[in-house]
Amino acid sequence: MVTSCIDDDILTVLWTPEQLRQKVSHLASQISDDFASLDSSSSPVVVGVATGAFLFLADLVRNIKLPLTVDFVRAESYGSGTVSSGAPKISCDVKLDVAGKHVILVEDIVDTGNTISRLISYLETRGATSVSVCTLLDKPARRTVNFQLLGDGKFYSGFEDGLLDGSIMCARQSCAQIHSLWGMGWISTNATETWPT
Ligand SMILES: O=P(O)(O)OC[C@H]1O[C@H](OP(=O)(O)OP(=O)(O)O)[C@H](O)[C@@H]1O
Repeated sequence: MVTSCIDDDILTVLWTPEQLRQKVSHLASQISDDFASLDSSSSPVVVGVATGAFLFLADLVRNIKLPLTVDFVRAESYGSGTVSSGAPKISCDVKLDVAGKHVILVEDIVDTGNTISRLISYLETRGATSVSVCTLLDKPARRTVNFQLLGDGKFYSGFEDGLLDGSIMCARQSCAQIHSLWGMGWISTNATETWPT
């Protein structure tokens, strides 16, 4: 995995490490409060959307003051490109049985909404009681799908970004694989590139 090639491409630092830490802490507090009334047998299942969400998820769950379980799912819509296929395929399933569970889907970015929409529908078919979404970055200006949360699910959003494709936010994909969460708050000239691994 190449870890040193991105820094030269950074144009603008959008959020400092401290701002990111505070945001993650705030999101975790909201989730902790919202699910606090559940008994331990109903503790939420946090499902990270691989690959982009794994660093955010790791920081998020360490700040949530609740018993919970963690799993991952993978839905692919971009492949090696930058345009969503509009029909994400689930290429890696959750291992946990989510039937009757409150699921919190964790994303690094919600863009067109295709991925999250597909995953909510999928978790519904698996019998989840509710599906919430927690994303570090939301890009509502890019939305093409108005997804519906399941049951009493809530939408937790860290940062909202109105930037369109001219300035590509690099909170996704290969950048997230390479950098720690604290390096995610920037714009790159080169965000569409797939770095060699
Ligand atoms: O709202 P959407 O337009 O569907 O886009 C959001 C999805 O795109 C990115 O994943 P990607 O498909 O690039 O996969 P990756 O995280 O494995 O790189 C991102 O991590 C989200 O999962």
